[in-house]
Amino acid sequence: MVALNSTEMAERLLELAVERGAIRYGDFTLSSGKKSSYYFDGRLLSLDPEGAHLIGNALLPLLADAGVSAVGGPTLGADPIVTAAAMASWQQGAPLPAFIVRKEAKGHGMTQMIEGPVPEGASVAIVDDTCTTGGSLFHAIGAAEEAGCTVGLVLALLDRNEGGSDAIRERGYRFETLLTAGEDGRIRPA
Ligand SMILES: O=P(O)(O)OC[C@H]1O[C@H](OP(=O)(O)OP(=O)(O)O)[C@H](O)[C@@H]1O
Repeated sequence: MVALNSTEMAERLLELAVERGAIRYGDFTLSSGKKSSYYFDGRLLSLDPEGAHLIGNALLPLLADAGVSAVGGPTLGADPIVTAAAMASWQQGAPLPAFIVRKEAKGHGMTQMIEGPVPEGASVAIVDDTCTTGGSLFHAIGAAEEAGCTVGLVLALLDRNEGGSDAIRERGYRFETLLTAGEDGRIRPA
C-alpha cells in the first residue's frame, strides 16, 4: 500500500465511508436523544480492513504528538479503533497499549470499569468513533482519571460539532478529530 500523509488518510477515510455506506441521510434519533438528518456508522469503517488500517495510522501522529503512552475509549465504538491504533503503533515500532472503558462496572461484586492494560499514572488518549454531546467520551475520561491516568488527548473519528467537542475543550482537554461535520451534515476532513 502506498504511504499516505495525514490529510490523504483523512480524505481516503471519508471516501471509504461513502463507499461502505457509513454515512446515511434521513431522520435519525441518536443515542443521546438528539435528532439528526444523518447518521455516521463508524463501525462500518473501523471493522473494515482498509478502514482499520487507515484509522490506526491516521491516529498515530496525533498520539505521538501528544506524547501519550496508551490509548483507550468507550465500548463499543472505540473497541476496534483502539485495537487498530495499538496494532499500527506496534508496526511503527512505538507500541502503545490499548484499553476499553465499559459502560457499566462488570458486576458480580466487581467494580472494574476498564478492560486491558492501563499503566498507572500514565498520560493516555481517549478516542471514540463519534462525538455528539461528548457524553461517551466524558464517561471514558472519568474512568481513566479514576484509574490514576491523566488524559493528554481526546480524539474522535468524526466530530459532529453539536457541542461535545466544545465542552471537552472548555474542560481543558485537547480535542482532535479526523473528520468534521457542518451544520448541514456535510462531512469533510478536519
Ligand atoms: O457524544 P455522544 O452523545 O456520547 O455520542 C457519541 C456516542 O454515541 C454512539 O454510541 P452509542 O451510545 O450509540 O453506543 P454504542 O457505541 O454501544 O452503540 C457512538 O459510538 C459514541 O460512543
